[in-house]
Amino acid sequence: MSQPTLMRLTALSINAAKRAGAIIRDVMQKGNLGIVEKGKDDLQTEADRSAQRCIIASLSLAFPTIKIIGEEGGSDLDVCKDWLVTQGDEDFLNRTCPEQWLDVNDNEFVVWVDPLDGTSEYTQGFLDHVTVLIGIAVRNSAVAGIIHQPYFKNPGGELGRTIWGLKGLGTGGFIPNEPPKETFIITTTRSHSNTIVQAALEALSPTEIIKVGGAGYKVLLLLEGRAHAYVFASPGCKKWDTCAPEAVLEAQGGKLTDILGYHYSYATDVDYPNKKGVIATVKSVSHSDVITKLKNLNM
Ligand SMILES: Nc1ncnc2c1ncn2[C@@H]1O[C@H](COP(=O)(O)O)[C@@H](O)[C@H]1OP(=O)(O)O
Ligand SMILES: [Mg+2]
Ligand SMILES: [Mg+2]
Ligand SMILES: [Mg+2]
Repeated sequence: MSQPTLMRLTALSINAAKRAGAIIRDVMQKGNLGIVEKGKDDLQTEADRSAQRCIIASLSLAFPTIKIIGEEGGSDLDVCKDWLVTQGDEDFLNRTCPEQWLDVNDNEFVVWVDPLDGTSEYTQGFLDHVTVLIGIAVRNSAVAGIIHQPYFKNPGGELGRTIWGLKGLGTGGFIPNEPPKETFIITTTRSHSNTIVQAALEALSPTEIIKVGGAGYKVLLLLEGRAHAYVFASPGCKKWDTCAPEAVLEAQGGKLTDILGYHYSYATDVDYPNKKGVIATVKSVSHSDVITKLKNLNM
């Protein structure tokens, strides 16, 4: 019997994210980034545009009635055959769908696509920070996510790895780890800081601060036990930045909310900006303790 929609959608998204990662490497290798300034501290490159076309064309062809929202707006879906991904990841398709996702209707899904997270870092050569994010929401909640890291160096020298998470099933594509107990390491923005972002960090008295780009990469640091919390007390991130990271982190027992401790809604009709910032913690850290320490912050 064929797998339920969520399993097929996640499996195809895994392969679409990998293909998008290859496009991102190709654009960089050719050297013409085609940078457009969308707004203040907000760039778009040919890699963002092409990766989005690949992902949205592939997912729309296989799931024509599912709502897909991409960071780079409406895309031309008439892509070359080479960019059209039609097969889902076999390993994922061999897994068992958690019972709660067996009967989701197509109109209850929203797919949030960030074709290239960490654009600013991509243009500056911090290539480790770059990820492709595909988040799958059911009704208003982030349920499945893919974080593909196109420049991750595998032991054999091959580039790229693909991390997935599905609530009720778990995670795959990496080795999960817990951060050390005796320290409190925070990861935060390297390119969008301001006085309130700084004040939030000070309120939490971290033993170390790791400044890196991208929401996907910061959550990766949490998943691999290299940081305890991701703290960004500022607007700027949008739903496509957090949907996939939230699903993967929470599938591993962590939590991602706004600075008041509320989950964002990923429903089809929401505003895109995450107006109340982003706070994410690993399983071993009390999320509510972190939220309490930030309650006097005037964001
Ligand atoms: N002020 C902003 N304007 C546009 N995008 C932002 C802004 N702040 C954050 N983002 C998005 O959130 C991601 C995480 O933020 P940061 O790296 O500052 O922690 C960024 O890589 C960027 O995603 P993207 O690169 O996909 O446009
Ligand atoms: Mg962007
Ligand atoms: Mg982004
Ligand atoms: Mg982006």
